[in-house]
Amino acid sequence: MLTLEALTVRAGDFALSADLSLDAPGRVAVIGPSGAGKSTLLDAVAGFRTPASGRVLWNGLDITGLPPGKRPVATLFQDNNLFPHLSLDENLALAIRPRGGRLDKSEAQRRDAALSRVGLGGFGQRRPGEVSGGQQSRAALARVILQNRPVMLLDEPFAALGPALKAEMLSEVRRVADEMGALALIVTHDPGDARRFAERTVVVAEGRAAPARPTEELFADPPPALRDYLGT
Ligand SMILES: Nc1ncnc2c1ncn2[C@@H]1O[C@H](COP(=O)(O)OP(=O)(O)OP(=O)(O)O)[C@@H](O)[C@H]1O
Repeated sequence: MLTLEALTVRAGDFALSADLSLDAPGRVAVIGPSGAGKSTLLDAVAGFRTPASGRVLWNGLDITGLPPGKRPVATLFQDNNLFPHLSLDENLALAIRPRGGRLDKSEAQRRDAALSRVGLGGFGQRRPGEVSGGQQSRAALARVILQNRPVMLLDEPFAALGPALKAEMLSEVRRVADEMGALALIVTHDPGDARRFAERTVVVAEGRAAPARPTEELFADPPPALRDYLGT
């Protein structure tokens, strides 16, 4: 379980509060107006932003002071964050050996298995610029698989892809998250994405991340802040 306990996170003049828990495994959407603090929330979970007050707990353990690499968290960024000068194989090797170095045979097999799992078997020698945007997203997902952390954070990960490819990638992430037994949090602007992907949804608005509610129930009877955002 991920718990944000009486949390306040600041970014310049902006402040976001959160006091909520999310069960793991589970798939959760984070939705709300632009600038409401969705990325700020994920940054606090990932450790990229230090809270002004409150705590972040994973299964009861206080991880507030841990740096990003030591947290039980893997992040899939919108721009994929693949190194352009390295092959997909080399990019993925860094998920296994962050300080570099040659993979041994079983590590190389794990890497190849992750690439195959996302449909990129045989693409390992190519650099990110030599594959399509969708394939880059798949490679980034393979990296998250290899990182094998129980919390997956996805900040509008497939916004650059067309609707069909985005839907395909979301179901891919869904499959991976379920197989890993992970808690997956996805920031999205699209209520359709939230409904397709997430069992529960957190609304971020007016300086607060609200406790998660079942996605269908939330959209059937949206609170005023969500109604304003949806324009319904
Ligand atoms: N480094 C910073 N300095 C000052 N203000 C910041 C900084 N980073 C973010 N903010 C402000 O914090 C608020 C929340 O930003 P955040 O990126 O978390 O919103 P968001 O909900 O993810 O937005 P979007 O949907 O547009 O990506 C915004 O008002 C933003 O202007």
